[in-house]
Amino acid sequence: MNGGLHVTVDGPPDAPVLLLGSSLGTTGAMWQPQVAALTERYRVVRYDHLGHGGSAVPAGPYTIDLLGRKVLRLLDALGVARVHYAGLSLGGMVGMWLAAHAGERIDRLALLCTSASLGPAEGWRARAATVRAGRLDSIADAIVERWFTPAFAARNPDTVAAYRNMLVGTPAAGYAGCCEAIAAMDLRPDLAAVRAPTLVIGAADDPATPPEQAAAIAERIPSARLVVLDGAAHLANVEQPEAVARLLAEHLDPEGVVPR
Ligand SMILES: O=C(O)CCC(=O)CC(=O)O
Repeated sequence: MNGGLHVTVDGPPDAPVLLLGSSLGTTGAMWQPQVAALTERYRVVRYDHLGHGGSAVPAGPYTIDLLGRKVLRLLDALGVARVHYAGLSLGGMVGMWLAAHAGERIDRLALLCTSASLGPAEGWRARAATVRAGRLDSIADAIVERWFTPAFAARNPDTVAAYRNMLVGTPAAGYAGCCEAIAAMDLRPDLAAVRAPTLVIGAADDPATPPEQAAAIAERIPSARLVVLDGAAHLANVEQPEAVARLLAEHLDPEGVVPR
């Protein structure tokens, strides 16, 4: 494995690499709605966070620093010096860390439905304890309710069920370890060091990382642009797949052809 992280790779071997980081309780499969559009121009590498999907599951707690260093080891193992990076929620937290602490490895950055500081810490530690006690299933419905708007969930029960299955399939130690990483996280002081041109996407109906959090990130990153999408909750890339694909394509290659 690549430094302990499982990856799925799609797209032309000689194209620029776009690394995609997923949210807490999902895998790289979370990004499936964007893969067809993005592989028109990029070698798309989706990784599973430590403790998620096919990646290694050490006992926690983890830190954002640890998750970020794992990604740097992954890039070394893949022999890739520099990538574009897009991450949603936990994936965005790792993206902020990478851009601040290893800016030479990150070309352009996109941060979706994420936060630089997501308290209260006690809430995350309580969630970790619930999951370590084997009760992720008991809180799964409440978590998934934050991922999709009620209207989308009513129209797309199979999609909601598939993402819920992804959540409850997450190893307990991995999910809890990442909750503890979020509990201890404060990336706000790091953001002024981000040099990568950055697109920050919030979603108007996201109760998990509300759009105010996206605005707070965009204010602190010197070259950031903020977009807030209507009609989406936390997993905005699932609910607004074309809009997210278009925004990413425009941001990653402002001079290029925008996929349909
Ligand atoms: O989605 C993430 O990566 C972190 C935020 C979160 O877990 C949202 C939720 O509470 O469902």
